[in-house]
Amino acid sequence: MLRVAVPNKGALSESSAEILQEAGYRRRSDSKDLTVLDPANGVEFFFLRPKDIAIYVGSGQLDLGITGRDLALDSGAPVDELLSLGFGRSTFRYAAPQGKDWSTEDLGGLRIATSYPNLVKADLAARGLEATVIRLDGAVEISIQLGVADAIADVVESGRSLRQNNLVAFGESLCDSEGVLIERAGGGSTDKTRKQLIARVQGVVFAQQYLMLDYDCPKSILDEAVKITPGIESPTLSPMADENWIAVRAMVSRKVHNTVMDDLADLGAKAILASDIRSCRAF
Ligand SMILES: Nc1ncnc2c1ncn2[C@@H]1O[C@H](COP(=O)(O)OP(=O)(O)OP(=O)(O)O)[C@@H](O)[C@H]1O
Ligand SMILES: O=P(O)(O)OC[C@H]1O[C@H](OP(=O)(O)OP(=O)(O)O)[C@H](O)[C@@H]1O
Ligand SMILES: [Mg+2]
Repeated sequence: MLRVAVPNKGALSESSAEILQEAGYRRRSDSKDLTVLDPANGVEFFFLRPKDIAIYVGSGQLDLGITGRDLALDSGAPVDELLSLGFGRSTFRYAAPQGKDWSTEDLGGLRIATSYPNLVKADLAARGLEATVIRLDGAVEISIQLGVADAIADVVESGRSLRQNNLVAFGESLCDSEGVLIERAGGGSTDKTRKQLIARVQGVVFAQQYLMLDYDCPKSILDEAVKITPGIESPTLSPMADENWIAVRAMVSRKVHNTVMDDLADLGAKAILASDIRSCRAF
């Protein structure tokens, strides 16, 4: 039985559960359940705090896990990333009170509050700076106001929490994070159930990043249209009743699909349709 760790709560839990469900795995019926057995797929899921997941996977107790890149790094556990999952994106930044042009050099000698002490200590060491790192569990943005720290290092997504607390981020991101599928470092077992889970999850993640585009194309502009929609391997071309036209089908990255549709319309394509893809094996 393959043993897989999944975030039980927090910013990563819902997206993790959705991807696994879309990949055909059993979902837990109660948010308090700590395990779910999926005998049909040969997998047992363990619902753990995202912060702890790399520790279980790194020790070899669990085979695979979903966690945040920043959490895995901070844990120091020996794990490798197998897949980036495209959700839970964040940066990790130093921040301090507004009203001064802060730079990382200013951190020397300060008290820095954070929930990711190892990530921060490693960064300070790499910069040759000595500072006091204060570990807090959350609500780190308020710690300066409450007098326990002079600066913070925290997860920044929209930047709203920083603004609300009159803080300004400075320096480069210490970690550009997202949800990741991890294994024990040097793992690489070829177990069939494991390979299947990785391929299925990759199929769902990939599908979420693409759309299927269908359009009717005058034959006279086909070469140009195909350049705009090259697909993954090559677009599918199907004959139409009117021999001056051809139907084209190709996968397109979601990020650019509106521009691609505009360009096709400008070129003279008609009936340009974009539809969701739920899963795929595209590689
Ligand atoms: N807006 C966000 N807030 C917190 N974490 C985020 C956010 N966006 C992405 N993440 C990522 O989610 C992971 C943190 O999840 P975690 O569940 O530990 O914290 P949380 O969602 O703040 O929950 P809690 O505060 O209950 O611990 C990290 O990998 C982090 O980069
Ligand atoms: O840049 P933003 O979009 O504001 O998101 C980042 C904030 O969200 C998270 O806090 P959360 O609400 O999870 O509370 P916590 O600090 O207690 O974990 C994180 O720790 C930051 O504080
Ligand atoms: Mg939090």
